[in-house]
Amino acid sequence: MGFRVILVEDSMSLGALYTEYLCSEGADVTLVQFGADAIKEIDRQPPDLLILDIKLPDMSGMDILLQVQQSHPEMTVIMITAHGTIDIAVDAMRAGAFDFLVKPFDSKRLAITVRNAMKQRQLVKLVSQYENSLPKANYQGFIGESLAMQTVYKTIDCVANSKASVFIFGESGTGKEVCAQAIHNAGNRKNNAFIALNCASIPKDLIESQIFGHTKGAFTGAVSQRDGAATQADGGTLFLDEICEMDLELQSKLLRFIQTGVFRRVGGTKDEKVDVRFVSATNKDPWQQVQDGLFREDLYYRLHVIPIELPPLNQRGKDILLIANKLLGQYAKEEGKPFKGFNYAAQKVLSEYHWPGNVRQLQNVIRQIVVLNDAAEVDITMLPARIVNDGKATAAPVSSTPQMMEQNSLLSTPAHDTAEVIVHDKNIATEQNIEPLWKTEKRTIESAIDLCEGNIPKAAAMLDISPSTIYRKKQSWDEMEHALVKD
Ligand SMILES: Nc1ncnc2c1ncn2[C@@H]1O[C@H](COP(=O)(O)OP(=O)(O)OP(=O)(O)O)[C@@H](O)[C@H]1O
Repeated sequence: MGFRVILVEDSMSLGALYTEYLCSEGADVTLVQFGADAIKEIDRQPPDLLILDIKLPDMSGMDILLQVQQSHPEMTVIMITAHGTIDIAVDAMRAGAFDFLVKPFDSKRLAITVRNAMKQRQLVKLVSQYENSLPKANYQGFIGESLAMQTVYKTIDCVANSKASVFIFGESGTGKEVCAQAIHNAGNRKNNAFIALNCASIPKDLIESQIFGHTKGAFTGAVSQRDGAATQADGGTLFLDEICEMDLELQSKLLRFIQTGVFRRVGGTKDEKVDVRFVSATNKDPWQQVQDGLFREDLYYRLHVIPIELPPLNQRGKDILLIANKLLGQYAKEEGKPFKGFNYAAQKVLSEYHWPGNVRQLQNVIRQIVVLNDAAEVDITMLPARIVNDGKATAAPVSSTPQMMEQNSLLSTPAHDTAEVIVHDKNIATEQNIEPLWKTEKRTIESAIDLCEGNIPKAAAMLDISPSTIYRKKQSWDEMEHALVKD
């Protein structure tokens, strides 16, 4: 089979001789005499094999090797050296060259070295093809080897280098942000910025300036000009999380920006242009949002070019234990605990639970187990009661000590299961004590924030919800309380 060789040799006569040897091995040879020409030729069309004299008129072969290692790490390189420079050739091999030839050499010596190099290259290709066809247990921040996740990894690989907009959807805690970051990291924009913006957690009147930036004096408090996410993400990726929460008026400005790459700062008078790749995500049904008039249809089509659906954790089979084991190891190390794994009963409970908060909830449960216990193996008594009882609100916690019972009720009752909050509320003695559900929920969330000393992300993690849910709820409580005062 033919293969392409770039031969870099400053002596014309030796170059012609080696070219003849290589051609008889079936190579298609390009001969160059200068290092600068070699670099141009490599960039124009990378060869299968680079044969490089160490001493060149304009630069050292070693410098070319180091450059090539950076720009084309997969390229096979053979160095040519004279007797006096064998030490450099050995250094070159340390730096990644495949082999070296000492001048003078004959056609047989060259043939053996070249054949070995090409064989090794074929083997490397085969191994990487084989690796790519195997299910991956880890991929760009994801843990999981289920078929559903393999499909996600393949889609990310396919779309990473494209500029097409990606729309990620899936329940809360399924890894939408991990997915957006993976798309960025796997593609050719990875050396530029990845900017994530949560459209639900930023107050309505601030979001436009967060995206587009503002000029000095654009509004009260705008003491100087400020870049927004659009400018920061130039050349990179802009991730718009919870996109369905965006105000309709701003959606039309975003649509123009996505179509043209052009935007205007708040308070600005001139247009600016950037090169941004858009990735958006929602845990709602975006098409339903369109039908309910909350999400612009034209924006939906602009963003929804490549959809990626993240499956709920309970549909990922063995991934639950795979992730649980990885997290157990990681948290045990962080907390200085001896945990090595889960016993059979604990594995069964974890595998059969429905995980409404998905991976985020699994993280919280494992963290809780590691912090509150000290053993080599996790057993069923260490699991939160609601997981063991599969979320049945009336069941008593498995943990026997009063301290554990308290921890279980505080840490493992997610606020989105509000019905459960009511059932446990011992203050409801009479009908007069019954209050609107949102007030009970507000109390639970606020006491969690207090217990976490005002740290909202920590409180959210303990409550099995995302911080943005807390911000959103805070905004809606304000509106409800405002409405109550008015009434
Ligand atoms: N497959 C996975 N393997 C390991 N960790 C994961 C995986 N999926 C998600 N995570 C982790 O779970 C947590 C939640 O993930 P992420 O924030 O990406 O979810 P999300 O779907 O964006 O949630 P939300 O809709 O609430 O914003 C993060 O800490 C993330 O690192």
